[in-house]
Amino acid sequence: MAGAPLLEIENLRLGYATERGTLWAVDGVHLEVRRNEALAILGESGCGKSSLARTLLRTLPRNAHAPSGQMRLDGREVLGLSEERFRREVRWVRIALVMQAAMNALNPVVRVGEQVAEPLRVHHRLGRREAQRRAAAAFEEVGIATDFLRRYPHELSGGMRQRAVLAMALVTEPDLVILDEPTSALDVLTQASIMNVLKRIKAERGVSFVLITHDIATSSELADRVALMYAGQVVETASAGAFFGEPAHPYSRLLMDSVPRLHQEEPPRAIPGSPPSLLEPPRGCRFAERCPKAFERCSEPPPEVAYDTRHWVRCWLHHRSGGGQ
Ligand SMILES: Nc1ncnc2c1ncn2[C@@H]1O[C@H](COP(=O)(O)OP(=O)(O)OP(=O)(O)O)[C@@H](O)[C@H]1O
Repeated sequence: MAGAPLLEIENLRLGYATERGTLWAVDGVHLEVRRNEALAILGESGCGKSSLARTLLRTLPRNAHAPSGQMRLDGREVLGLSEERFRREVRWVRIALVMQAAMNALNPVVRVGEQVAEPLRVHHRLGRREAQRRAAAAFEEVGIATDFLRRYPHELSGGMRQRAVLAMALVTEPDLVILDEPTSALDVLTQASIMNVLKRIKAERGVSFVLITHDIATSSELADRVALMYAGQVVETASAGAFFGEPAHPYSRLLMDSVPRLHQEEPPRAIPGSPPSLLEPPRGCRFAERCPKAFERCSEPPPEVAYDTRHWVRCWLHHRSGGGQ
């Protein structure tokens, strides 16, 4: 069961300086993650999912502007913390990250055991022996035999490397783990076994997850809640049951129709058109141009409508003033 709010994000914005002006990759995002809750952030490539993850951990590229808005961890505002305090008190201590390509997250010339123990030595100032002992426990937790601690990354399979990166994220016992496309480079069976490890860890440890992915099927394995992004904004947030069963936003509905299903007679439908440029997004609804339900009002910025308990949708169709059909 999900508990008290752990992470609360309000009106978060992140822009990149480009030759053609500021590109707003995250543009007014509101989100909440409770304790022991897994939130999946879904969306097409380029909608801003990774930028959002990087903003939460402050691992931003040089051309990123300072993010604005609010980000509270256990009720405490952390967006304004100095880099030094953020590093000491938040990144890898309270919030950890599992990146997409495990090979890039591991140093090829250092034994994996040492790499998994390193966050403990750096952030918790543990001695070598105690750090190694906890690294071994983290290896066991993610399902890797401890004799692999002495191996180098290239001696591990892709699935094992991804588990090692997961062990590295969990070893400091963070409250929140951000998973950025954690299984997209893996085969389906390895994907499934890693999702099972995540589910078990969530149940046993009560840790919260933010799972960033474009893979709807994988996200439905772990997610308690879903936030769907489109062109830098969240267009719908709902429980996984409501989102996968009866999504409210026209984009969510089309996205669900585009997922191939077993025994389906009709072929899955693609969504015609493409997302707008984030350098000059339209003033009104960003999905309007591709939306079969668009009407006049959609040329104005849509409000975030409370559709149900903890279910919001950024769409004029659901506004009390009544939408067109
Ligand atoms: N350093 C950067 N400078 C300028 N623009 C960037 C930078 N990084 C990302 N972008 C742009 O920001 C937007 C969001 O990118 P982001 O990688 O966050 O999306 P995404 O949803 O994670 O996509 P993907 O699934 O392909 O990784 C895109 O238009 C991308 O081109």
